[in-house]
Amino acid sequence: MYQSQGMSCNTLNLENITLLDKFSLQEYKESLSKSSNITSNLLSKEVWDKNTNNLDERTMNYILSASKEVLKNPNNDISNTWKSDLSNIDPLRIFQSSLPNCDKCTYIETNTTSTSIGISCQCDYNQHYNDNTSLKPLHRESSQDSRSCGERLLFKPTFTRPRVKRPIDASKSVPNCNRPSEMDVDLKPVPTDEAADDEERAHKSNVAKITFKTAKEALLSSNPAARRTLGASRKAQAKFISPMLGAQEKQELAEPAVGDDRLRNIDPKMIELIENEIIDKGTPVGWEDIAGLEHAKSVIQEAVVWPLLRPDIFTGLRRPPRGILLFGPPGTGKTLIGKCIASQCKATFFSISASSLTSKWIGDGEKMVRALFAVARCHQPAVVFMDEIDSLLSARGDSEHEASRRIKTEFLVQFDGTNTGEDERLLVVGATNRPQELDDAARRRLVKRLYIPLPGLEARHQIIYNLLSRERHSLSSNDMRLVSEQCEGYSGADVRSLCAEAAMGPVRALTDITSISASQVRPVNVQDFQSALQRVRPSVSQDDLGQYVKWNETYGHGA
Ligand SMILES: Nc1ncnc2c1ncn2[C@@H]1O[C@H](COP(=O)(O)OP(=O)(O)OP(=O)(O)O)[C@@H](O)[C@H]1O
Repeated sequence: MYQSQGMSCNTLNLENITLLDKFSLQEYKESLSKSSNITSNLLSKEVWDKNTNNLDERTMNYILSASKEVLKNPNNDISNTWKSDLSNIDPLRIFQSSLPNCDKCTYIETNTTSTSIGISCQCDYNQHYNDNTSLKPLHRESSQDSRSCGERLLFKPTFTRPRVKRPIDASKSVPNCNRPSEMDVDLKPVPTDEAADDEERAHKSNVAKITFKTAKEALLSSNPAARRTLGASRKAQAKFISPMLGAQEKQELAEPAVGDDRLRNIDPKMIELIENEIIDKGTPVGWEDIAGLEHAKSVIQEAVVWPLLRPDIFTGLRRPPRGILLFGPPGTGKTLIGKCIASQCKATFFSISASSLTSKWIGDGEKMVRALFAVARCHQPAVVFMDEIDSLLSARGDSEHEASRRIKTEFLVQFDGTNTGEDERLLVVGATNRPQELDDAARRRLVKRLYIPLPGLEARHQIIYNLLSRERHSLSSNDMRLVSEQCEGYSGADVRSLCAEAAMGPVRALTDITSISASQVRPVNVQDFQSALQRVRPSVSQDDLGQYVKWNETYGHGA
């Protein structure tokens, strides 16, 4: 391949520095992404992004086989082993071993960056690293090293595959370098056109092997619509395509466009997590599902629902608030109201607990907030329900952790919508059991602050009635009223627990549950409720209630 031209050393065996066949790995990556296997996709992307400059051929092969393994068996532990192995790769070592071993060349030190190395040599290294090599000098420095007599060059390996190899010009070769035998110049003949063609063909065939498509992939690439019927899973930023004919057009409006600009700098893993876990796809909630709370319902209807439905009418002074606050004891229906707003406005409902931003996504909370709002903006109209918002927007103190402060700042930036236009249809619904802990900035932004109290007698009656309507029971209207009176001070969630406990009564009376049919289980009766009342106690104390009432009088939205 190279002619020594009588030189004792100085030319480089290119095979040794063609460390990474970037093209092949790219091809493989693309074939993975067509395969809708998210695990291997993300892993290969991660490896690719982190190591694209640092891999040798052996490692690359390892990655390819590991990727295939992960692709075949996504739940295999190999993904972890693979990742930790990669983190042990020393790019410098790989780089050093790829350099020519000339006895007048001295590697003097690692320098500047982890992928740069200082080389001191009497040879003209420009000749070592001619155009055909993949090593490009970053910059030159005057040598500080007494052993060196030449320039010190810093090299950054950029591993691209030389497609057609050229001989080194003899006139530029460097004299007086003795090259150890194992690194001897490759003395294969200079490639003819035919040999170059052969090599090109071999390369293409390798690429073809790497980009081999399964029957399913081939079908999908020739007929993308077939994806609908094949039940392929989605990639992080991909649109959901309904298998129902004609449903696709309807969805175009609701789903974010693939590759939406607003998601450009957002981590795909976070987008996927938000799409899968934070978007609430539960059953829609209607106003009639929420017992009592008439005041809160009418304020929300007017201030939030109508404007989200008719943004053209609610402009200027009528412009809706960006955020509302629902405060009150636990289990009183705050989440239910958030869901109901989203259902009424046909909006996407994002539900997240603020405390999880500081605990579950340690170190990533800030990014998560940015991702959440970016995805929500792609799904407009959208309702972002932030439970326990006090843990995110509590009054600042000296002891406040830097990470929490950053999350809070990011939230306020996103909330104010500095990056977006005025016409966005995004509502933040904050919920808290500790409104007194919110700081001024948060209070000011959540302009409508609605007290969600414990259910009154009528509301408790309605909750019991609604829940029992789905069960076999023998309670009369009077029985239900009696039970409603007896559970004064219970939250909606407590009333639900009471009903669930009562519903266990008929089952507990059974002697042999295995042999009885479902229709033989007796209906729930009022005695079951009396027993349940002994077991299920209210979860909210009178003292707590006093605090809410006081805060409501000061900051709440009056009746
Ligand atoms: N007003 C209500 N009408 C009907 N059901 C209610 C009502 N309040 C509470 N519930 C019942 O209690 C359950 C819990 O309510 P929800 O999660 O909305 O309370 P929350 O106020 O958000 O509680 P937390 O503050 O603990 O998050 C609901 O799923 C529902 O079954």
